[in-house]
Amino acid sequence: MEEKSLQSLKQHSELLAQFIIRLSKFYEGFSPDIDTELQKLRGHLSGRPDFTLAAVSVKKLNKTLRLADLTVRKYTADTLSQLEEAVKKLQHLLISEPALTKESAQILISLNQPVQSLFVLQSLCNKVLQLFQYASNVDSEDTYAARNVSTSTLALQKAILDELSQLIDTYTSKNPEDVQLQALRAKLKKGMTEDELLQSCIAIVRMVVQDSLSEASLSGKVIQSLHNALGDIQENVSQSIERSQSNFAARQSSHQEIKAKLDSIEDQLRQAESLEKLKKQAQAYLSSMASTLSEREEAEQKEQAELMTLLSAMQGQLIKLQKQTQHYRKKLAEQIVSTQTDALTKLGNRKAYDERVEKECQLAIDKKTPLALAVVDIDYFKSINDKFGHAAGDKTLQIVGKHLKSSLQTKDFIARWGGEEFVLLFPETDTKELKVKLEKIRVSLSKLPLKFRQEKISLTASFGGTCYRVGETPSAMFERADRLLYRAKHSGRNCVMIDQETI
Ligand SMILES: Nc1nc2c(ncn2[C@@H]2O[C@H](COP(=O)(O)OP(=O)(O)OP(=O)(O)O)[C@@H](O)[C@H]2O)c(=O)[nH]1
Repeated sequence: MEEKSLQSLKQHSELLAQFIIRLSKFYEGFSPDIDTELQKLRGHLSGRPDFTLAAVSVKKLNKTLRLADLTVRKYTADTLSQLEEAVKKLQHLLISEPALTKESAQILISLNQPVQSLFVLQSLCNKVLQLFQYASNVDSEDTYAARNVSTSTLALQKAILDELSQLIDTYTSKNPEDVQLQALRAKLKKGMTEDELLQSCIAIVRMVVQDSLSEASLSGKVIQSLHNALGDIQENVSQSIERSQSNFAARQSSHQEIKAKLDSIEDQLRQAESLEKLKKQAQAYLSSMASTLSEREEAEQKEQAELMTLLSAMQGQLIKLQKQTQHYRKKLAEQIVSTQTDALTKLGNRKAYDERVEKECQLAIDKKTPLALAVVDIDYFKSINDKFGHAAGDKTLQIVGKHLKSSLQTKDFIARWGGEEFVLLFPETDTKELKVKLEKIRVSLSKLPLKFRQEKISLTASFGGTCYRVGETPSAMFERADRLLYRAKHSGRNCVMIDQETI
């Protein structure tokens, strides 16, 4: 071989050796077997390269790398499926976060694409990590949604919070100045930990018990005063009976007196010796009878006056009693209305719904007519609170409540179920008619001209509707409608989902 080409071969070999050393350093750390062999290979190639030993190392590395390739592929596939599973679980917790739900859907699409290199896998891992980070922030904003709690626990907590919020509203409308209630309200708006939620529940239960005790004492007072008034009347009546008994006795004795005098006149007439004597005696008897009669008349007048006084006293007591019972009846009626009214929207509350639905189901059975129920939930309501404040959220609830009520017929019924959810009852309505009615309401609601801080808001709601099935409980019917509402939410919101089965 010529000197020149020998020189060039040597240069190429050295270049190749350098390249292999750098490449092997790059892959160092992949696996202990490969690391050892790469170290050996670097030894064979540095200084004065020994290509024969290097070739042996390369052969061994070839075999190990082939196996490693399979391991990497399996590792990549496993990692991808673990990531996919984790993102899917996370999606359940992010239902209320549209932006994060969208983000997680995109990550799921990427996870299902072929992965060309470990760098792609790493970038996917980073994205998933980021999503978890966002989700944990959402978590800490919603303090009551404690970490690692299941969706059903969250739903339960939400239901408790809604119920608590309604109770607080009811009591606030009765006692607007109550400091404890104001503090509870503020806490509720801010969000609560599980412990705070429990403490608030206890505070409210205490309030309810106190309230019912004071109600009981009020009822006690009214009953006591009714009892006293009845006692007075009873005494007056027995006094009057006693008096009329003694008057009767007096009258009888005065009658006997008159009768005795008449008998005596009769005797005198029979035994009369002279007319003059008879005349005198008759005059004496007649004047005595006249005085007896006038005494009697006087006594009777007195008796009559006493009776009149007694009767008018009794009448006064009866009027007082009537007024008291009327006041009590009015108070009771007010209490019934206030315990069944939602303080914010002035619509019926859950208690009112519970009573009404029982009645409507019974009517549907008796009259063999269909009864439809719909659950309505405002879409992305949280974003109104977040963007414009809780007061704007409250106003929205009032407007929506009013609009829904005005869309109903007098035979229909509406209640605020809690939060941003309303429940509607449509007697004598089947699923087909229900669909038409709800679609009409949905469209009109989406056209409501809402404006906050000069910004026009487009508001929509999702609907779940079903009809009563004979034999089922009202809550089974409600749960079916609620599941349909859930489906409406997951189908993109602003739509009506109806159960096709009818009565
Ligand atoms: N202003 C106000 N907000 C309330 C009231 N009751 C419940 N909320 C809020 O309503 C929001 C309901 O939010 P989500 O259940 O996440 O539902 P959403 O934002 O409407 O979203 P989707 O129902 O999924 O379309 C929560 O932020 C509650 O704090 C209330 O009486 N007044």
